[in-house]
Amino acid sequence: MTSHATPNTPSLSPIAFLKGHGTENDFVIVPDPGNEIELPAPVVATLCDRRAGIGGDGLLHVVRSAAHPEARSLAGEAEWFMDYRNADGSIAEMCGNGVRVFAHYLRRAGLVGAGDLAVATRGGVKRAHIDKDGDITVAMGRARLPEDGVTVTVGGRSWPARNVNMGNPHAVAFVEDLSHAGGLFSAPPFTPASVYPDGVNIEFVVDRGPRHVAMRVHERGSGETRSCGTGACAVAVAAARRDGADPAVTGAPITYTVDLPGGRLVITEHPNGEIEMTGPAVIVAEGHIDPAWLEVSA
Ligand SMILES: N[C@@H](CCC[C@H](N)C(=O)O)C(=O)O
Repeated sequence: MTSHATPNTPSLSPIAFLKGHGTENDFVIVPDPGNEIELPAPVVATLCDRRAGIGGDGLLHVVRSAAHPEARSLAGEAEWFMDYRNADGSIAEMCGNGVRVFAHYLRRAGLVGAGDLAVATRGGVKRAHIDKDGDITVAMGRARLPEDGVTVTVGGRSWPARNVNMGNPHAVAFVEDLSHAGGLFSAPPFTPASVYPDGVNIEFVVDRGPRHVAMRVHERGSGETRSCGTGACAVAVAAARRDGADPAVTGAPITYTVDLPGGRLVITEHPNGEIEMTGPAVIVAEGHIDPAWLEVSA
């Protein structure tokens, strides 16, 4: 097993990585088909550090499902497992922008054939379709809408926030102006804390037009990011319910355009509850991590 942490090992080999983003939600990508690279939280945080490391909102560890204990049972459905980590090294169930970038990487690297592809995640198997224009549509599954919401407070203003679970937890607050979210340098406080015992991603949303919203997000484990795919899905569902629209009732799909600081995502909810997210995925660089640097830094 390759371990950066083995002390005084002169023969540590460089670790291959790529850098990519989806609507500027950026990731360090670490291909590791056999699950041989140890990635404890301090190592992930060091790699994601924007000044001392490569920099990223998160890390996509690319592992064959059969080689990872958390994904082995999904290997028959999806050959590859997106072992996603937040920038602070914490583990999250899902990352919507990450799935698009992951799918783009797999296709670019020739690790999957033509046609739609499946990606195993901690939030289940997600199916991705690469459009002719390069955009990627991901079947994100269904939203859960627990009854218990929270109140989010920033700079003396408070808003009720809707609880939406996209595999990972979200609190969606409709605000008058996105600037009211403030600097988002730290996680906005919310009450009651018991609603999200494992933390939460908080979205601030304004209307831009009919079925068109804009949002900012503070992500659990990463801080303010320029986009969040699961967050955009949560926002679209919360906006639809606020607007009195439910595809399960009307029998017709509903589409929301969601503008984020880093770009645009299009979210469609179908009558069976299935949510599709469409947006771009980009690989910007590839290289090797210096194992000697990682060993002293992490
Ligand atoms: N940016 C992601 C979400 C990443 C996980 C999130 N920070 C969490 O802890 O749940 C996305 O595009 O969905």
